[in-house]
Amino acid sequence: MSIEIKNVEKSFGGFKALKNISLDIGSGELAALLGPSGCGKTTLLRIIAGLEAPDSGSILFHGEDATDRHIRDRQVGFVFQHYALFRHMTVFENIAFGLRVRPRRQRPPEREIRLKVNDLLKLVQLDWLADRYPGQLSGGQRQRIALARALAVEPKVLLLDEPFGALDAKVRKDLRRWLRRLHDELHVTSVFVTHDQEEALEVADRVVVLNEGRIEQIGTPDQVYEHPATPFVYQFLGDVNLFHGRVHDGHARIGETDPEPADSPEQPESAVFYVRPHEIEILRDRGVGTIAARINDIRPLGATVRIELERIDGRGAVEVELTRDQFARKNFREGEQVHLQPKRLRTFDARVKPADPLEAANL
Ligand SMILES: Nc1ncnc2c1ncn2[C@@H]1O[C@H](COP(=O)(O)OP(=O)(O)OP(=O)(O)O)[C@@H](O)[C@H]1O
Repeated sequence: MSIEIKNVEKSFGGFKALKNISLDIGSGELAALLGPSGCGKTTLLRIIAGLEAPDSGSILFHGEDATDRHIRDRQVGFVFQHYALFRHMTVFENIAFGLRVRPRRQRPPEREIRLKVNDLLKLVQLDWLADRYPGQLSGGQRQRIALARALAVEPKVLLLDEPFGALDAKVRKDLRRWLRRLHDELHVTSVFVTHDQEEALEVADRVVVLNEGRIEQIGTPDQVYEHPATPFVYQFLGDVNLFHGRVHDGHARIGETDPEPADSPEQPESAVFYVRPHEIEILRDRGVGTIAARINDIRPLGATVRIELERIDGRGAVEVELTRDQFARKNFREGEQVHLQPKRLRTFDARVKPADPLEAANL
């Protein structure tokens, strides 16, 4: 079932939580709503669910206006961060619950309920836990059972609000991969709320980046990461270094060794450039467009080494990330003076051509 969100607005008192949100989610798609705390993700999810009404705008399910449709009739399933399973019921009974409370005429016979619950337990790979109580499960197991319970009533749309938010990093990672595989099997249209960039990029078909109640960008994980539409998206999707440079004749210039051409009548204008830590090379020799800096701190982090430097011209700190191999070859030391060469600069400044991406070759 496809979902269309058209010009949705929502205020709480005088505060505008959602500002003119329009978004299409295709049938069978897994979309992530990604953004910082308070940007309106949960409010949008609750409006899709029918738990909250928009002040204006509409929600269409499969092309039909569902804005005024009761939550009961929207056929949505939920999994929340703290979605409490019923503590006094076994795992089996928790999953069966949604089917058992149906009005008698719509309720499947007991034999069918048993078959269905057993199938779902196998699907979430926890059939051996059927007789346990929620208190006897790990956090990750509980969330998988919550998902099985949501799927029992065959929802047309699955809404997940930070479902793995309360779990530790390793379990979280395992579960999001598991969710992706499950989605590939079931193809239920799903909307997944998260504030974790990595989670959104890994799980979703499309990522909707929200900020202060507005959509900043909608795109595949690759599009939003490689071609961020705004400085906010760029900064939210990873670590970033900001360099203040100049634009001259449509070309970017940063660094003290990159002078303006002497014969040009044009005055350079200042511009801001964005560079990811892994897009900077550390050189021992000065070159065109390099920036002198001193190594303050070297920190191995798993497969990479994070190096913090201070610019010699006093214009702030820079963070560089090298692979272990790159680091081992160069053997940098704390306190050493080096020269930084950005391999790729990004700018959102329209005066720079070509705008995106601006390769170091253009410097
Ligand atoms: N019922 C409410 N009454 C008043 N303000 C609300 C209500 N619900 C949400 N808000 C406000 O609307 C804004 C968006 O809230 P929302 O819960 O949608 O954000 P979020 O992006 O999901 O944040 P988080 O990641 O912290 O859960 C916040 O500033 C919040 O305080």
